[in-house]
Amino acid sequence: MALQVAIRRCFGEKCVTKVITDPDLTPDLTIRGVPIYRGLLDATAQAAMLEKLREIVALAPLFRPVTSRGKEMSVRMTSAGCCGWVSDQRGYRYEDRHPGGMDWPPIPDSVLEVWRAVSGTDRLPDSCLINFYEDSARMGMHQDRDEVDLEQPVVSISLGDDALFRVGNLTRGGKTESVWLSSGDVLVLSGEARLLFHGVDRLRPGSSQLLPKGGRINLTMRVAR
Ligand SMILES: O=C(O)CCC(=O)C(=O)O
Ligand SMILES: [Fe+2]
Repeated sequence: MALQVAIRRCFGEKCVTKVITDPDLTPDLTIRGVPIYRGLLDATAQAAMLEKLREIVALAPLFRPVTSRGKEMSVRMTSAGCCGWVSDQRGYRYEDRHPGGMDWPPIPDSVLEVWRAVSGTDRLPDSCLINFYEDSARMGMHQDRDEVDLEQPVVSISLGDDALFRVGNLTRGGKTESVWLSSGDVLVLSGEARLLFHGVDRLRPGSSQLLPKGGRINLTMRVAR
């Protein structure tokens, strides 16, 4: 990835950046309007990012959210940024603090760099959700719509084992298309595709050596507020 030059300025909760996007960066494939950049992070960049994520998890441990119906999700998660996504019996929302009461750690620069390269917006994300999938974890079809400004994109980074990512429609049901996401792949939900239903059907355990005990990490950056 070419070096991005960005000037970050924060006005209260809102962060903006001057973006100089790499003109050579083109997606390897697009499904249903979702561009996918294969291997945008090479093995070295993935390992470096993983180290940063370990620091975050040490400060703000992974927790297992429950849905508003009281069902435990199969992924464990935490967040970085000014606010983090949580789910419990009171529903889905962004919170200023981890359920344990601690601040969310800042979003690492290496993660923001990916946003700058592919997001196409001059805003910076204020939240980065970190999902950890064990071998049998999955994520049901859903829309990402808890953010205030749904015109702002969602940028997703995959690390670790391959995952079968399914993309549907703007309403639940109908035809879907699936793609295997591998470690280092990046995708963007923006524009017409911002509110497409999507989910993760299953992992391919043992497909990556990045995480010593296996599993998958997905990072999703968003402008939440
Ligand atoms: O794990 C993934 O690839 C998708 C995660 C996701 O859709 C979400 O966190 O909203
Ligand atoms: Fe999502």
